Amino acid sequence: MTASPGAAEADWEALREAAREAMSHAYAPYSGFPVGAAARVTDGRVVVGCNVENASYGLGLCAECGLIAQLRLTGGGRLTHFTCVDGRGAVLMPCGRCRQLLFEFGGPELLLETASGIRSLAEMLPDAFGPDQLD
Ligand SMILES: O=c1ccn([C@H]2C[C@H](O)[C@@H](CO)O2)c(=O)[nH]1
Repeated sequence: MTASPGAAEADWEALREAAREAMSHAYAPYSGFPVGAAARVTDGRVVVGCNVENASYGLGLCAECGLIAQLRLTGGGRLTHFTCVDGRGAVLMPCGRCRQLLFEFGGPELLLETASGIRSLAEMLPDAFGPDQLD
């Protein structure tokens, strides 16, 4: 995102803060586990999402689903940096299904904030199935 390491950390903190704000809009009455996600896009904008559950439990939407919808609704582009937080604002790993959603719009180079530092999606979803397999 930026050149200097200090500024880069500030950018991740800003992204985490956007995820926390998004998390405050979550609808999670069934799990009691609100989630917020935020990502930076190639053109510099930030897109966010929160989880939205449903009385038919299996239909609940992860925060990443809303984020991807916002990406498309606000101009498209590719995701470059992603973070996700739980109800306490702590960094949360995206579930497997959501890693696949992120792969579609960020590819292997997408950077994720994880419990073990900044890692590429290639590390978190190795040998991923993606659009290239359909060629
Ligand atoms: O990456 C994830 C993992 C979980 N959840 C949501 C789904 C459900 O509403 C709640 C508990 O699993 O957390 C997300 O939004 N994203």
